[in-house]
Amino acid sequence: MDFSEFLIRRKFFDSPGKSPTRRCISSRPEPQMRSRGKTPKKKGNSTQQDPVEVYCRIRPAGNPEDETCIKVLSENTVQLLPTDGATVRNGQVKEFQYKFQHVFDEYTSQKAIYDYVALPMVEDLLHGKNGLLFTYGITSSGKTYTMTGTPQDQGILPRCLDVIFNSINELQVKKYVFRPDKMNGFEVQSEADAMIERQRREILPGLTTPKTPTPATPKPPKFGEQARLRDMCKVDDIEEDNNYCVFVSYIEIYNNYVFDLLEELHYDPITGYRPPQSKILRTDNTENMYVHNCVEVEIKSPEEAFEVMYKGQKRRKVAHTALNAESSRSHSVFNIRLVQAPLDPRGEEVLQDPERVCISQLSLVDLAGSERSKRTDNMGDRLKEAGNINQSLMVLRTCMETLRENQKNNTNKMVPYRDSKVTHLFKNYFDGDGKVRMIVCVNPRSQEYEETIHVMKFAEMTQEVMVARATQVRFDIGLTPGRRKLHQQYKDAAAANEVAALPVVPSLVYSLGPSFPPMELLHSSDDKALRILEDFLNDRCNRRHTLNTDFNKKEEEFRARLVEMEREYYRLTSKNEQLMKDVEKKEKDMSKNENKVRALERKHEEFTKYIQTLERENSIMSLKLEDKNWKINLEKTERERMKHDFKTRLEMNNYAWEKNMVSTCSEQLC
Ligand SMILES: Nc1ncnc2c1ncn2[C@@H]1O[C@H](COP(=O)(O)OP(=O)(O)OP(=O)(O)O)[C@@H](O)[C@H]1O
Repeated sequence: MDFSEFLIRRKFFDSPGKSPTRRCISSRPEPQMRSRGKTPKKKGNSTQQDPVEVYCRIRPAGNPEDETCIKVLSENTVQLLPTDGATVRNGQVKEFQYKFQHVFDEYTSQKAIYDYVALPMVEDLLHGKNGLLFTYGITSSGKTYTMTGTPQDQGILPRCLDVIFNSINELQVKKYVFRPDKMNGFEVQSEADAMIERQRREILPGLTTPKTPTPATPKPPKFGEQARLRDMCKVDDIEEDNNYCVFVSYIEIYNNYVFDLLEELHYDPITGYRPPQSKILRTDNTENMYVHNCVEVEIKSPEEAFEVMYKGQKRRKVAHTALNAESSRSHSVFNIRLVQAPLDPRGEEVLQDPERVCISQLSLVDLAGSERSKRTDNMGDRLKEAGNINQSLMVLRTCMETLRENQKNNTNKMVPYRDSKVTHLFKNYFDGDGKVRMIVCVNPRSQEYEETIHVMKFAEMTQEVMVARATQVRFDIGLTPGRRKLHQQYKDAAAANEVAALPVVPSLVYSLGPSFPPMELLHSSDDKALRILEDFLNDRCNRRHTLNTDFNKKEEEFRARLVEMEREYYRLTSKNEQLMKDVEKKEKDMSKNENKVRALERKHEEFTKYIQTLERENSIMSLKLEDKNWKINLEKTERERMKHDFKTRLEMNNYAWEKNMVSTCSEQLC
């Protein structure tokens, strides 16, 4: 490519809002007669299928002088070819071509990748559909760069957060209206209850949960605090009569254990921070997999989200390796869950109907890179990590291959999702519905040629796996459309006193009437003045009596209500106590069961290891047996050969002896 072509490409991809074919604003979806509560994603819901979409991104070579092994042939084809010194087999140069949904060359900007690959998934999320986007490739191929980027050149994750908040900004519900129910679902509570919870958690001192004490080391600048270039894009066809709320969670899968990156770590003044406990995967009541007891943070702005993301990133396991100064040693999963529910008929508050709550999820996964130990020279922990990374990526491959085989041949082979935590967690995306997209990151260095071939083969094969298309969610539930706007107009008009016909509630004015009339008593027979005074005082007495009666009536009513409320309060308190006891008991049971599950998992692991050892021993014994059989056969053949040899010799001896005898006899006869 010459310099002018390079400039044209840069201009095209770097200009904000421009991408190869996508616009920032999404188109309105076809409405359907369906509403949805939680995330029931079963294949039966949807009949149409789409393939897993795979995109290829080539990172710039670390050193412009380096030889490269990849060439972009068209916007969806790349060629992989070895350079001098690379493997040539049977005298033939191994070069391959691979086709993808789109190929992004080394000049493509982060914005272009986001617009092309991730923006449609954000649109889906806002329309109530699920999505899984993951980056895949060898170590140091640019997966983390593509997913996270830098504050000045943000990757997919921060851009997704920016666009989500740009889109739902004024339609967000107040904090704690939606609450995670700890079983992968959400509860909805009234704004009054949410306000009480806000006060309890944020305002009343001492009631907030104790935070992990921060270490004395100075904090590095947060992702959100640096000069961040915000993505200004917005999805503008979202349902305005819904209220929205965003929850995020951040986990990592390290050595096939799931850890919560947002969990508060307990601090012991003597021993320091307690190491985090691994989490278990569970199935919710709609058969969806989730990480049990994982912290889900409700966020109201991208800045809050970045703080959470940054907190998680600090805890991610990264290490210096021969191929990457900051190599991810774990698979990380950033989950964005959008909870939305329609407004009530007055357009004022969220409808208190859990059946109308719609939860959609976008999982952004940065997989750890595959690496060959002989190239990285890893030792100790790094080697063990690399082994686990390669093992889990292998399971991912096997799952994709089995899925493709099942779909192609209409067979029902078991897909080994459970063999690795990554595949187990994302089982629903492949068995259920939603969009699945993968970005294959490629390092163009010629030394990576051999490993890149495996990555490309897997990526090309993955495109043949089909995933059920998510059905459109219908949010129109028969209430007046545009009620949010109508309510706002009403409120504005009431504030400006422009609504003449606003209903006025008549109320008794508590006043004893006008003040004393002006009069002068000149002498004791001034009857006129005395009559006026008498009338005035009678009027006051009457008024006082009416007000007293009204006050007493109201007081009685108030007392009755107060008594009723107190009774209700005591009833609720005792019910609450009972519920708390139940919850405590259930929590105890749950933790007991969790311990049991952990113990069983440990046992399972031990058994697996034992079986592996037995299998190894078995294979060694088989080899020994084969060896012995071979030796026995050899001895048998040797024995046969000797037998045959002896027989021949005997025959020859007999023959010689006979001949000898005949000649001796004939000599004697003569
Ligand atoms: N498109 C790109 N433009 C500029 N720099 C890039 C690009 N892609 C990757 N890099 C740089 O390459 C280096 C390695 O990238 P990164 O850490 O993202 O690799 P990775 O695939 O996540 O590796 P690992 O699997 O070991 O974690 C980083 O310094 C990153 O800044």
